[in-house]
Amino acid sequence: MKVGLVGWRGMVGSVLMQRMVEENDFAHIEPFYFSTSNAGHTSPSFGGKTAPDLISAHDLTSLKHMDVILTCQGGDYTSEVFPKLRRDGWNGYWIDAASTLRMEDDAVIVLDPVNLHVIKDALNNGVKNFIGGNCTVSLMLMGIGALYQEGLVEWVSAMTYQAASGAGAQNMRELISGMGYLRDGVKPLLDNPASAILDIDRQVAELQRGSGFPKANFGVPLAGSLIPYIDKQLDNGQSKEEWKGQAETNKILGQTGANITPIDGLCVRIGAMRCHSQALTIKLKKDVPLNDIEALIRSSNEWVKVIPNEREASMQDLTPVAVTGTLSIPVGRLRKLNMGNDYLSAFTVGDQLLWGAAEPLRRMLRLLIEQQS
Ligand SMILES: NC(=O)C1=CN([C@@H]2O[C@H](COP(=O)(O)OP(=O)(O)OC[C@H]3O[C@@H](n4cnc5c(N)ncnc54)[C@H](OP(=O)(O)O)[C@@H]3O)[C@@H](O)[C@H]2O)C=CC1
Ligand SMILES: N[C@@H](CC(=O)OP(=O)(O)O)C(=O)O
Repeated sequence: MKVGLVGWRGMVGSVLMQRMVEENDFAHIEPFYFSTSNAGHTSPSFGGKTAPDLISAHDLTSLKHMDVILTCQGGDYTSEVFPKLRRDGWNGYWIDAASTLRMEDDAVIVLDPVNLHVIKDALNNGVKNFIGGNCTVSLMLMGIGALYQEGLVEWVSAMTYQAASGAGAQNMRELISGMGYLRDGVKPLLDNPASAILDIDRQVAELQRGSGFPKANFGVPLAGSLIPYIDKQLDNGQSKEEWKGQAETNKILGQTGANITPIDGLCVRIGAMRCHSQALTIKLKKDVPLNDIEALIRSSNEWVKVIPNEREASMQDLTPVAVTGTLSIPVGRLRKLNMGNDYLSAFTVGDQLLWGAAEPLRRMLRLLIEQQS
């Protein structure tokens, strides 16, 4: 199977390459590496597999030789190249991290631990476009997807705490630079145990509000603050990130029309590196015992972990620091709320570059490999 890899050296692409090496995926494919900037240079040899020199990612003739094109290059690339390939009659599989094609009728949003049946139906029906979901949506479904699938959910409110990585590599650097800028700016006071904390606090605020604070990418300081808006502004008052919650979740689950589950909330950027967290309020259709809910979640996939609703366990196991760089999806703070026994709270954390971006794409490629063999 000839697989064209586009965007392989970007942040999402690098995580994807690492996972493909770990899972020995390269043993099953013939890789071709494409580049928007370095065509003609030597290709990498992930998984010990050599490949021809880098091909221009705009070389349609070469792209059309691929059985599968897997791209993490971004939405602009997809918008430019994908329609041309299809117009020219290319009939291969397109696997994509970008949001561009997600809501198209001829595309499936892939998250196979949750919607393998939707993917398999689509493959049987000749669908060729398989798109990774929004990171927040995928991570929420990896955690509590079983509750939707059992028909227990009336609605969900998701309040998110999203990491800098969702905004890109430069934003991650900017977050750390901001942290260092603040620390350096108050170092003499910090080093002096006799200094007044309110003097430190005043200086920090001055630094954050001053013109020297590194904020070229986020536009406002993130270190020591937060940003209560992610993605574009929509006319209905939602941010685009908030809009994706309901739209993509229902599409992933294959729910349409009267079966759509209302999902809404506020999406907030915080100073975590690459793990998104979410506080969920779940309105159940009936009073389901907490033990049953925990058992359902626990058995829904091999990566989800139910964290006891206890202080120490929550502090140790339910944080970005605990989860970063792993495929683990802890779900905790599970309890019934004061509003009634059909109101459930949950808190979940996930690595937005793994299950939030690269891993569903890798697994889609693997499904295609299995289908061919
Ligand atoms: N960041 C995220 O959390 C998520 C991103 N996505 C999607 O994935 C797309 C790519 O995101 P992301 O990986 O963060 O983007 P990056 O900016 O890290 O990479 C995108 C491309 O930039 C080029 N590039 C230029 N300079 C460098 C450099 N110094 N190091 C690496 N690459 C460089 C590479 O293309 P080339 O080799 O051709 O020069 C690379 O493929 C997004 O646009 C989005 O559509 C989806 C889900 C989550
Ligand atoms: N919008 C997400 C990251 C992302 O790339 O989302 P999407 O794939 O839906 O564009 C965030 O900022 O955290």
